[in-house]
Amino acid sequence: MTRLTRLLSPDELEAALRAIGRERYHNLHPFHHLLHGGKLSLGQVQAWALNRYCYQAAIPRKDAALISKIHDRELRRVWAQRIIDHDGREQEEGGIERWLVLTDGLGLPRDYVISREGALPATVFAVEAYVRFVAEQPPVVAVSSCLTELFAPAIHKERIVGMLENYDFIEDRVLAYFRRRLDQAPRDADFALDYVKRHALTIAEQQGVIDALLFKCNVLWAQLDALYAAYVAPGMVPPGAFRPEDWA
Ligand SMILES: O=C(O)c1cc(C(=O)O)c2c(n1)C(=O)C(=O)c1cc(C(=O)O)[nH]c1-2
Repeated sequence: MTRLTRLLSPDELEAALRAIGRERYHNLHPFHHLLHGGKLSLGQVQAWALNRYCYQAAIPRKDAALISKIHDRELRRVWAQRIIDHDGREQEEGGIERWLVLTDGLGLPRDYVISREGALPATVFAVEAYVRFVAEQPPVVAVSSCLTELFAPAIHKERIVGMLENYDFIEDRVLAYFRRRLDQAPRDADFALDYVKRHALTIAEQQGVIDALLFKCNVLWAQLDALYAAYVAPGMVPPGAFRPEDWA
């Protein structure tokens, strides 16, 4: 039910959002099946981690854009924790640092990863579209775009188990990013879901919330399509993008 013809109750809205996740979340993408099933080479896993860094780096910027439009001090305070979770603070590393531990472990130079020079064009377009979407949309729609996180803990668990079992180049230590998200993501997603259920009170607002989740599923899906096309088949690596053989 992605086109609304009547106002939903808060629980019906939640059910509609969860149905979108079941049908469209990127756990269903063939690239993830290959990644978690141990079917990729080191170079292909490097390409994934390097591109995914762009997403990680964009998340605190998107959360800052969201905060800039919130007038409620309490909500800003809660939301600010997300920026700290990713950027860290003095004597406390954040998620971006933990992501760089993963790319270090895969043998990628930090400067190169952080420069985003080797990222696929589609990765950059997708993550910047997410930042811009949040900057432009009203608060309840912007908040709901993070609701893909409702479905993230399951994929993080699958990834930790699958990558540890299937790749001899992956050590437990480098997967700390995902272990930490197992606590953070449910806290963030539950908060956002509760907010959306209490604040999307018209058909137009509920439609906006649903469309935001569809948009966000597409942001995630498009990144994996691009990785698949470049590094699995047909192997169309765009000019200037990461080529595993150059870093072997
Ligand atoms: O590994 C994943 O599949 C995955 C997906 C998502 C998501 O659903 O957007 C996030 C994350 N991880 C994640 O680690 C993370 O910090 C995060 C923040 C957000 C967001 O939209 O605010 N999504 C996600």
